Amino acid sequence: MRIIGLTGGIATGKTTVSDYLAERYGLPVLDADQLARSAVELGSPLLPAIAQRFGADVIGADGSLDRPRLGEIVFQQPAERQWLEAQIHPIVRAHLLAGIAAHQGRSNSIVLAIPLLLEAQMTDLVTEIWVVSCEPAQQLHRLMARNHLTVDQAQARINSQWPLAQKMARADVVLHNKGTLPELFQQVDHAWESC
Ligand SMILES: CC(C)(COP(=O)(O)OP(=O)(O)OC[C@H]1O[C@@H](n2cnc3c(N)ncnc32)[C@H](O)[C@@H]1O)[C@@H](O)C(=O)NCCC(=O)NCCS
Ligand SMILES: Nc1ncnc2c1ncn2[C@@H]1O[C@H](COP(=O)(O)OP(=O)(O)OP(=O)(O)O)[C@@H](O)[C@H]1O
Repeated sequence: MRIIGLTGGIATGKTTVSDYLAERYGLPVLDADQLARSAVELGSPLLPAIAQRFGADVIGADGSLDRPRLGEIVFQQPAERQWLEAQIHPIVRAHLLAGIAAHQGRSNSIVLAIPLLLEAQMTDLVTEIWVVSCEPAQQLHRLMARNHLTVDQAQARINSQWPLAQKMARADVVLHNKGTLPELFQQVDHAWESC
């Protein structure tokens, strides 16, 4: 089975590409961000452990995780981010493995959208690596606009990941998302048809 590991920098366009692959080619997509969110949703056993570690401030009035608040902490404090990753990544990995197994024999190809594919050493799960990149200024502006972050908050998130150049060096396919969406989708078509 062809297992595309779709990664890139934060806000470079991974979801835009995975949505397109799903709609245009009918590919199943497993999204690590969604799995990570499920791991800490209301009622999960991890939530009390997170509250104990970071304080009651990270829990909202309805008892669910205040994600922006926790983000403010962990993207400023690498040791705290590493603690959180150590709790969540094994769960994400187990769900990805189960998802792959569920599609074996039913699909020829599958997309795993994993922002930290390289940082979290999940490349053994995939058969090829696609990296979505864009210009640093575009990445900063897209992230600030989408998440309503200041320059410093957005830059802290970007700095929590490998530099884009380092990711591109490990890629089988690089998708340069610095132009229009049709220009991006043309590159996706080419990558899908030529690999
Ligand atoms: C800190 C949290 C609560 C902030 O939540 P928030 O809703 O603001 O962001 P969201 O989860 O939608 O992530 C948005 C993007 O941030 C980047 N990101 C998320 N976690 C990390 C991290 N640990 N290191 C670097 N970048 C990260 C990714 O590019 C991701 O696509 C959340 O990101 C989290 O729980 N992170 C740890 C789990 C993790 O590593 N997730 C990545 C997928 S495995
Ligand atoms: N070519 C483009 N032109 C204009 N806006 C774009 C383009 N590509 C993506 N965007 C926008 O940039 C933002 C980030 O894109 P997207 O959500 O696909 O990134 P991502 O890599 O999945 O982000 P994250 O790492 O946070 O999950 C979105 O608001 C999206 O609509």
